[in-house]
Amino acid sequence: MSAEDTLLYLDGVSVSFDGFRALNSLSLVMMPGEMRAIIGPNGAGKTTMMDVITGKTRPDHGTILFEGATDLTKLREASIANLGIGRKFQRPTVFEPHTVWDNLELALKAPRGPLKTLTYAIGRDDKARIEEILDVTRLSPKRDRIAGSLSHGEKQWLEIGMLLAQDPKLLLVDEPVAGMTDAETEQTAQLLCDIAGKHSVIVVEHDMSFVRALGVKVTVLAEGSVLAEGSLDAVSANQQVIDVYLGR
Ligand SMILES: Nc1ncnc2c1ncn2[C@@H]1O[C@H](COP(=O)(O)OP(=O)(O)OP(=O)(O)O)[C@@H](O)[C@H]1O
Repeated sequence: MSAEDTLLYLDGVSVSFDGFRALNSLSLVMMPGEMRAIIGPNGAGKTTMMDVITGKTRPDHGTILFEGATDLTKLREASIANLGIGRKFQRPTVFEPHTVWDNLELALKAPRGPLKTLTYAIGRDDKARIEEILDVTRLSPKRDRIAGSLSHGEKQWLEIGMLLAQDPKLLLVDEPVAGMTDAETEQTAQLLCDIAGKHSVIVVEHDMSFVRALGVKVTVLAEGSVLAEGSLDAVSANQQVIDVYLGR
């Protein structure tokens, strides 16, 4: 497949750590606006894949193109964040002593990448944007709450909101529902479905009921490469997938 028109294009990407191949000729293509779920057993290379996309780890071999043209393997982490690739790690990292609103306001004005400053003035457009993000993250009723007092699930949503404030073209989300209640898990699936389309999303997750609720194409990684790809029903019926992952 050609890289033209793709948002993200990985071809033959390999990474070794002390001779161990964490990624083994991995190829994966995402279209603009697409949401993709990545599943696979522990050690399959899911985190390493996120690391090579965001520039945290440099691949030994292979091609990684953003928007069909920008070679991510040549860029540093900060430059990749600036292109519009946001990453949410498993543990929420919000500014606990500040309110929900202030966290979003800070994220809106900060340069893409790590948040550094609290000093700026806010305009009417910014306020409307924060309202919009509060709405999509279901946090409108909690806008004046101190972030540290939110539930675990609400903190995850706030952090997703902070990433949205930076208007990423691609959002990488690592195990968002770990530690969430069933109700929060369901709402998180809905939230991600709401933001997909405008933003492309890659979600790594082990929770199959959550992946089912997303209703998107699934890529199964095993031993550093793609084992299967398709609907959850299709990959769940694949004997190799059952053997290495689902049937355990
Ligand atoms: N910096 C590193 N140094 C050495 N080995 C590493 C490093 N990072 C990852 N690995 C190894 O590479 C393999 C792939 O790890 P990775 O974390 O990408 O898997 P994963 O699919 O994210 O697993 P999990 O579901 O447990 O998070 C593992 O065997 C891991 O031990």
